Amino acid sequence: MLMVEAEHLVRSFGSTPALRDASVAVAQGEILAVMGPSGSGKSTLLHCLSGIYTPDSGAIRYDGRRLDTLSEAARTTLRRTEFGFVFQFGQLVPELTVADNVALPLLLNKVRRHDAYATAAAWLHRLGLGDLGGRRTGELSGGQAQRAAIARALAIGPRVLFADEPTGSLDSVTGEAVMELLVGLARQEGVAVVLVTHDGRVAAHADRRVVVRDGRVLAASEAEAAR
Ligand SMILES: Nc1ncnc2c1ncn2[C@@H]1O[C@H](COP(=O)(O)OP(=O)(O)OP(=O)(O)O)[C@@H](O)[C@H]1O
Repeated sequence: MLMVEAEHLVRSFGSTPALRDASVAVAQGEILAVMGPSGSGKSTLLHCLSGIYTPDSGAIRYDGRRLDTLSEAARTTLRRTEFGFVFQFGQLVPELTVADNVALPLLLNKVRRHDAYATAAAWLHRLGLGDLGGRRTGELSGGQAQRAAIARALAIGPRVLFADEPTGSLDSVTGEAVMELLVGLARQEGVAVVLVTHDGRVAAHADRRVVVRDGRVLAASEAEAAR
């Protein structure tokens, strides 16, 4: 079953075209790697698929329903309840503890405090951070912070996880460990994952690879043949 499907997306910033005719889909439980050169439109595509940006034209469907025509408020609710996000620099709130950070999206979703912290603790335990819930996030290593960011993204039980260079700030050994963890969790939870990366070793973890070039999406094999 397709979780997110984009057809013929066009999106410009002023006179700069970022997406020219981009079509891509990710199925339930599938890990899709999105590769491509700098400035080719990967982040814009990710932002469109996750409802942060609306395209100038084209259509995006989430779970069979149009996403791009929803109101901003409805898209925000959808992002909060159905989508998880992991970025290059975990983007944890530094003033808060690790447990606070993981519980935060649940609290925003009106989960009761006790339950939110119990869920956060369970995820931290699952990611090997069970002892670190009381720490400030600034005290974590890069790999620990990324695992905490993954815990936070998955704590709400998302159906789609959007990851933009999730290992970009990590050394290769730590990055590999974080990827294995992320992929394992995606498999266990049946989450669809859209993973933007420059790194072929990271993309090797995916089920399918596409390349964004000049605002269009090619299958990795097509991109190779066009070289
Ligand atoms: N908010 C914005 N305002 C203006 N131009 C933008 C904006 N976001 C993206 N662009 C432009 O759109 C094009 C595609 O950018 P995008 O960030 O999607 O590429 P990318 O493949 O993610 O690049 P990178 O790998 O460097 O992150 C680029 O020319 C970029 O300069």
